[in-house]
Amino acid sequence: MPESVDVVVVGMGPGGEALAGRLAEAGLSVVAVESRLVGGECPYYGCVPSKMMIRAANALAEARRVPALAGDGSVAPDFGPVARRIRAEATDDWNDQVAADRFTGTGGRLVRGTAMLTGPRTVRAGEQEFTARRAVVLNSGTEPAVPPIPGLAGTPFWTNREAVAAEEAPRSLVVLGAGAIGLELAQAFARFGTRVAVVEAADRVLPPEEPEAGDTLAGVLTGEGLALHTGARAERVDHDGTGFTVALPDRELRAERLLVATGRRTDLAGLGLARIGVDTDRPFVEPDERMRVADGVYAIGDMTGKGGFTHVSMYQAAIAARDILGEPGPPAEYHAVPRVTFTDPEVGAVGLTEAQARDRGLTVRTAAVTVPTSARGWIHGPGNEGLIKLVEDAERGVLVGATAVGPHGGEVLSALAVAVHAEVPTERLRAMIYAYPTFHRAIEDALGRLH
Ligand SMILES: Cc1cc2nc3c(=O)[nH]c(=O)nc-3n(C[C@H](O)[C@H](O)[C@H](O)COP(=O)(O)OP(=O)(O)OC[C@H]3O[C@@H](n4cnc5c(N)ncnc54)[C@H](O)[C@@H]3O)c2cc1C
Ligand SMILES: NC(=O)c1ccc[n+]([C@@H]2O[C@H](COP(=O)([O-])OP(=O)(O)OC[C@H]3O[C@@H](n4cnc5c(N)ncnc54)[C@H](O)[C@@H]3O)[C@@H](O)[C@H]2O)c1
Repeated sequence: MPESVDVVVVGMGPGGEALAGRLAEAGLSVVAVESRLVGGECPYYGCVPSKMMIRAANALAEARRVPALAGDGSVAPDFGPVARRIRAEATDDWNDQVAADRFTGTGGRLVRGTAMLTGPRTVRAGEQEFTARRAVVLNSGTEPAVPPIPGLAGTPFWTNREAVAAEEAPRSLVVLGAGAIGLELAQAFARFGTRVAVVEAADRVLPPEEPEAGDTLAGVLTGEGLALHTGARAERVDHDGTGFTVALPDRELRAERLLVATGRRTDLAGLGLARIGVDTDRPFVEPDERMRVADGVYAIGDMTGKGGFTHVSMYQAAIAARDILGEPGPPAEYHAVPRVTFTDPEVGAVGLTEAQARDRGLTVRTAAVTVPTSARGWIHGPGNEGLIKLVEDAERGVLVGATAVGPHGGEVLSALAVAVHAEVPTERLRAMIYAYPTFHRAIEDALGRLH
């Protein structure tokens, strides 16, 4: 006989953890099932450890700019402090006891194991079965997707999980995939002295973002010594006990390590979603604007395909929690999803790219300016590569998308995210005062070119 509780949460990614704690604090009986670590990918294998690596790698890059700006600076990279910080500060050596205690401290109950739906509101985890009176919330996230390249399976390749656990920077590294994971980690390791080659199937790096962003980044990465092979797919992978050989159509790459960063996959069938009528051949579930996928079943986070970011998971968690508690609040909207790839320069973007806006049939007007030609970019000197690109719906006179590449590109993005989110007329944006000499002041230059 299943045990009856108010809410069952399957997967404790960032959104699931926040929602489960909130509902338990509100007095509901909450069971959360987690198969790995409470907190999910972000704190243990994703955002946090990767950004610690990047912080350290950027410090090295900035030190290397000293000779051009401020005299002598010699740099001797050591990955040890990064590895120690990731263990001691970020992941507690991949131990989630603090997070688990934080959740149980709210009154929630944590069940370790793999859960699946056995009925409309029934979830089984090992020997235990629960029926949810109010809601089942799915937050099972994604796993690294490993392409079926001949020879790859069975080799000791890295995914992001092994890469962030590295104790030293490898001598050489081939990265498959030039998305956010591949590029962030490729540049970070390269700055620690690793010889890095990146293989990307699409014809440019960071393919979902504006071509100008990928081109700018490619220029910087190539300048730092990374070898970029775009429009290329690995045909075969071999490991001989000491290193990898990756065969491309026109050459072979050799490296001590291989990082597979070719995207993520969900496992909707494994979750038993067919039992509630969800098409499990699709890559993602499709919740409504309150995050409901069926009566009493909610889905949040990466598995919804609305943006594989912690902030989207948290945003959706807040909406689902409100709905379960019967509280009023705005529905989910996705016209202004911000995202930042934390390379140097950072690539911040919000809303639609120019191509996406045109595909939607909008009357598009765009403008772009480069950061080095802005006042602050020119003052900044070395490390100033970047651009601002605006995408306007010319009929409505509002921005529907924008990109900020450059030093602190993710912070510059904030002004553009407000503009796209609140649909501030571009005329009104042009009438604003932009502090001199900031990086965000280049937005004013771009607005000037829009009209
Ligand atoms: C290297 C890397 C860097 C990243 N950097 C950033 C960044 O800078 N900024 C950003 O916003 N995002 C970043 N992300 C993305 C971010 O990690 C995810 O968007 C975020 O973790 C939210 O995912 P989620 O809540 O959907 O699920 P996840 O974090 O994947 O959590 C899902 C949880 O569900 C558990 N689970 C799965 N199936 C079951 C089951 N059947 N039963 C029980 N438990 C189950 C899993 O063990 C996992 O703990 C990064 C990701 C990676 C890999
Ligand atoms: N800063 C951030 O917010 C951040 C950082 C890292 C990851 N993430 C999230 O994590 C998720 C996964 O990131 P990702 O970079 O793995 O996925 P991705 O889908 O963004 O990029 C994967 C890349 O691999 C390429 N590719 C696929 N198969 C290939 C093959 N066989 N050979 C060569 N290239 C191939 C694709 O064309 C694509 O460019 C994304 O949702 C992303 O949003 C976010």
